[in-house]
Parts: sequence; structure tokens; C-alpha cells
Amino acid sequence: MFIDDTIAAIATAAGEAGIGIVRISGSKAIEIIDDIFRANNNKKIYEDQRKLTYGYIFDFDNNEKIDEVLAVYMKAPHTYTKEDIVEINCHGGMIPVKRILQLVLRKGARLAEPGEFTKRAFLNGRIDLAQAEAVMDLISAKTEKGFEVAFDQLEGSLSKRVEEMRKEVLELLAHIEVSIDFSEEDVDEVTLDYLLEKSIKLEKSMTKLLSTSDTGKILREGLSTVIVGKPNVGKSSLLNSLLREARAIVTEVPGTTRDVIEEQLNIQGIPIKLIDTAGIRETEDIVEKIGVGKSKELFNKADLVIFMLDASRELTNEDLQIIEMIKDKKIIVLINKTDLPNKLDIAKICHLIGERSIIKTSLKEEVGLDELENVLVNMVYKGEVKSNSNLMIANVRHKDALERALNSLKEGIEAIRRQMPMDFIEVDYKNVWDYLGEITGDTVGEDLIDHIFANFCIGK
Ligand SMILES: Nc1nc2c(c(=O)[nH]1)N(C=O)[C@@H](CNc1ccc(C(=O)N[C@@H](CCC(=O)O)C(=O)O)cc1)CN2
Ligand SMILES: Nc1nc2c(ncn2[C@@H]2O[C@H](COP(=O)(O)OP(=O)(O)OP(=O)(O)O)[C@@H](O)[C@H]2O)c(=O)[nH]1
Ligand SMILES: [Mg+2]
Repeated sequence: MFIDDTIAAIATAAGEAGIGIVRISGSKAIEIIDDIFRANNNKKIYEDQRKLTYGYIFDFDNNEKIDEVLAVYMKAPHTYTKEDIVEINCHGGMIPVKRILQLVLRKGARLAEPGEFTKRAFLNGRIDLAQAEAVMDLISAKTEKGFEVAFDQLEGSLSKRVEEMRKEVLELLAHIEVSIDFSEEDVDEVTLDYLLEKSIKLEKSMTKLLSTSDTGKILREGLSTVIVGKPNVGKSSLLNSLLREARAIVTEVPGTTRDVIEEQLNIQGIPIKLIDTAGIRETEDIVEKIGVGKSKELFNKADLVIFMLDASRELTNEDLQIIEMIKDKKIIVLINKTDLPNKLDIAKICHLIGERSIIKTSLKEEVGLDELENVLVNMVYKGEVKSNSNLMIANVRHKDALERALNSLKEGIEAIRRQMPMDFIEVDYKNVWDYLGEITGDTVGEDLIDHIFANFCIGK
């Protein structure tokens, strides 16, 4: 694919800021900057490369000075996109960047599509697809750990592992092909044993990589967590305690929260979208009724439900109804208000909810929050020691491809065990090779590539 147009975009975030950057990439970048920039030392910007030069952006068509800037030229192919790049560092804020961009577009550049700089880095072969996707993930990371996982992926950790696996598949395919050529005779035992042994090893390492995908997905996308319970159990108090801020209104009146309150939270590196809801009960109040309806909808979509009970009241029908509604979800049960005399039949609750974590809290006396945080973290890391490794499958697209690769490998192994014809076995291994290649972008079509980059931000 030959890319000949020159693209431009604002690379920095909108709004008041110290500096703003306009970025240009493509063969016309030099021409364009030459048309609009005058260096104070009177040198042409392309005489030096990778050196910031002080000067002014001018609109020479009407002799207007636009802004005082620092500009830099980076020569292809050793640049972010592997094309000629010019960056203009102007004053921050909405106006300077916008005016300079407009001028650049008037001089012949085209406004870049979302992610197009990174897309060019990929199409021109500087980085692979998993690395390109990591660029976006690291921009949108909400916790340090999420950033670290994305950063290692950008550095090629995942790509390297996937390429190692593909190399092994290729080696197995070579053996299989040799056997096909000798198809008249029986394939010898040694070859079959060898294929089987190597394949089982590969299956193990693929399974291991796949097992990181639940945690990886949460680090990348966040854990959507909904607090549910009947009115007045302390749901909004819990939101406030975890946020360490009086975000939601808390009163002793049941039915205080009527709308959904959503906040972002970071618990030991895990990004959590915490949602406080209206207490669930039968009600004639129209506003509250809508709120209750929303609560029910929300916890159906949640990754995790925190179900709250009030230790100072007996179990009611409302509690039982909620238990019925959430019994198939991933839940943590919180028994709150343990500072008050207990009236709750805890044995009965255990019986109703089965093998689930139960935590006793008193939000009033700040008891039990640490335990809640720890249970939550352990749930995400599935009780495994919190991994120091940042090599994870964080992207659902990668997970899906790896799953299909693993399934094909299992089919291949089964086919070897049953001594199926070699050309039959070969198909499975070719699939493993193809599916793994989707992760690094080796075996994906143009449509999918367009779709992936369309979700990037402009200027990246
Ligand atoms: N001003 C500015 N800051 C930035 C970027 C940018 O594009 N512009 N980046 C953009 O996201 C990030 C840095 N990433 C970059 C990645 C590769 C190359 C690059 O020129 N690579 C060449 C040469 C490498 C070398 O000199 O050793 C290459 O790989 O061939 C530049 C930036 C973060 N900061
Ligand atoms: N004694 C005691 N009171 C608590 C505790 N936690 C919350 N409360 C009180 O219980 C009342 C209700 O708390 P909220 O957080 O508003 O309860 P809610 O579940 O959000 O209620 P709705 O929004 O009406 O569904 C308030 O008066 C809180 O101060 C606790 O651990 N002990
Ligand atoms: Mg509330």
C-alpha cells in the first residue's frame, strides 16, 4: 500500500495548556513548513533535523504573524510514522493550535483520521498491530498497573511471545509437510511422538497466556461494580467511604438515592467503575420507581455486584428478592451496621447465597473496608499472588484470537492421537498459525485494521 498524502492534526489535548503541538507527516511536510515558518537564524528548518528551531509561523498570503513557536523536522524513515515529520510547538490553548492547523491544511495537508499517525507506523512496518493497540491503551490507562501492561506491550513483550509461539507452529508444520510427502508409507512413530510432545508444550504455554486475560481485561477496561441492596442499608455511605469523599447524599430516610451515581476508583491498581443505585423496593413514587428500574438494569450488566444487608434489621422480602435476582452474578456480600445490635440471621444468608465472600462492616465506625478492598483485589487476581509480570492479554480481540488458536491446536493434538491423515492435521496447525498472526496483525484484513484505528484519538 502506497501512502502519498500528507496528514496533519493537533497532537495535544484541547484546552488551556502550556504548549500545543501540531504534527505533520508525509512527503509534503517540508514544503508546507517552508511555506509558513520563518526561523530566527534564517536557516531552513530541513537543513538540520531533530533540532528545535525558534521562529514564527506566518500566513504569508496576508502577511500575518500567527504565533511564536519552536519547530522541528524529522527525516524519513527514522521517525514515528517512517515518513517525514514536522512538529510545531506553539503556545497552548484553543486558538494558536487551531489557527496553525488550519493554515497547514490550507497549504495542502489533509486532516488526519483518528489514530492515523500510529496506523502509518504500523502499515510502514515500524511496529506491529499489538504494539499499535498498546499506544492507545497507554493513553487511556486509568491506573499505574494498566499503564505498565500497555507500556510493555508497546515495547513488544506480547508480540515477542506470540512470535515465539508462531515459530514453534511453523517448525511443526515443516515436520508435518515432510510427512505428507511420504504419505505412501505410514508416518513413523518418532515423528508422531515428537509432534505430540511439542504440541502439548505449546498448548501449556498458550493456556498460561490465556489465563491472564481476565485480569488483563479488567486492567484495560476497568471493573464495573454495582452496589445493590434495599433502601437505607448504607450503599451511598459505602460509595463515599471508598471514594473518601462525600459524593452521594446520605440520610436516614429510606429512598434517598433515586438516580444512578457513577464514580471512578483505583483500588490497589485496579480501575473500578463504582455505581451506587437506588435501594430496591416496591414503591409508588414515580421518580423512585424509575430509579429502582435502572438499578435492576445496571446490575445485569455489571462485572461484580456488592450486595449490602443491614445487620440491625431482620431479613425482609426485599432482601430475598434481590438475592433471587443476583444469584448467578459474581457477588460480594456486605453486612453493614455491625456496630448496632444484630438482628440478622447470618446462617440463613450463608445458606441462601452459598460459597460467597461475606464481609462485615460498620461504615459508621470505619470497620471492614480494608477487608473489602482485599477481597476485591483477590477476586481480580483469582487468589494468585499479585503478578509482577506485565505480560498479559488485555485486549478482547487478542483473547478471542488466542482462544481460537488454542482450540485449533487442541483439535490438532486430538487428530495426531487418533492418527488421522497428515494433510488433515496440517489444516489445524495452519489455523493456529493464522489465528496467532491476528494478534500481531500479520493475518488480518484491511477492514479490521481500519476498524481498530478508528477507535483511537485524533493526533495519535
Ligand atoms: N514530540 C513528540 N513527543 C512524543 C512522540 C512524538 O511523536 N512527538 N511520541 C509519539 O507517540 C512518543 C515517542 N515515541 C516515538 C517513537 C518512535 C520515534 C522515532 O522517531 N523512531 C525512529 C527513530 C528511533 C531512533 O532515533 O533511535 C525509528 O524507530 O526509526 C519517535 C517517537 C512520545 N513523545
Ligand atoms: N449505625 C450505622 N449507621 C450507618 C452505617 N452505614 C450507614 N449508616 C446510616 O444509614 C443511613 C442510610 O445510609 P445511606 O448510605 O444513605 O443508605 P442507602 O443504602 O444509600 O439508602 P438509599 O439511598 O435510601 O437506598 C444513614 O443515616 C447512614 O448514616 C453503619 O455502619 N452503622
Ligand atoms: Mg443511597
